[in-house]
Amino acid sequence: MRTVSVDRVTVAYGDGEPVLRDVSVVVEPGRMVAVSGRSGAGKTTLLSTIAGLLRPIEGTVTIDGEPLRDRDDAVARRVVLIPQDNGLATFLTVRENVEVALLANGHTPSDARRLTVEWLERLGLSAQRDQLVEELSGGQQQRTAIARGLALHGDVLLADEVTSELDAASRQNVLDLLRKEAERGVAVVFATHDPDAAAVCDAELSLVDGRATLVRTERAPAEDPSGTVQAAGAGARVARDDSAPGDV
Ligand SMILES: Nc1ncnc2c1ncn2[C@@H]1O[C@H](COP(=O)(O)OP(=O)(O)OP(=O)(O)O)[C@@H](O)[C@H]1O
Repeated sequence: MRTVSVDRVTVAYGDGEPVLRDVSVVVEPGRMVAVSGRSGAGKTTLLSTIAGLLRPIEGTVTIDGEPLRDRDDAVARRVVLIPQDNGLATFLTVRENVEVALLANGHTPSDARRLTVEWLERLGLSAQRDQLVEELSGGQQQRTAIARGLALHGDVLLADEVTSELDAASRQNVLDLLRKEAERGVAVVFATHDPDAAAVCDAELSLVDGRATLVRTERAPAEDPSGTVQAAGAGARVARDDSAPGDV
């Protein structure tokens, strides 16, 4: 399993002002770290940078100490992104969307079929599996994207606002599944503006105007009244030697 290190990263779109400024964070295997912040704060930009989709103008993203080159490199190193806009092919069925991703990832057709059935079941989508994605509700589409991302069984999981369209039961199910990924040793980075969802993560990186602060580094078991998500200690740590405790 792999450690993600974001080291003093500054990111801009084109010639514009930086959207992320001097952001650092380390996410270790087995940890689940929330990235919070208001709309436009830079959450998607940070996840896209860790996914290799955006190249920092300063600083580096490393996976197990090796600088990340681009998206192909990230995929090869098993960095899975569940994008905010779900990224599904709307003209394919639910089942096809998951199966195609698994086939592209090197699974045999029979494995791809089996894993697809399993993950759609876990996301409560068995009844919808032969429906076109364009016929689904927003929440069903979101769950399809989550099933596809989790089925890929990455070493790093970047989940961008994956609970925003879900009802309470589905949301809890997804949070439990993200926690299970962390328990498997995955480094999970979860962008959310839902404080309750952020609260079940091990740590929370808050983005304000492109600057990051580690606002919480450990989740107390008492904060989880449902008991369905286990506390797992500190999930992220500061990455700069010269920063004040809690700053990144
Ligand atoms: N492709 C792009 N080109 C130019 N600017 C962009 C692009 N994508 C995002 N931005 C800008 O970068 C800033 C951060 O956007 P980002 O999508 O990372 O925020 P966010 O925290 O994920 O927001 P939300 O919660 O609404 O998804 C915003 O000001 C946005 O307008």
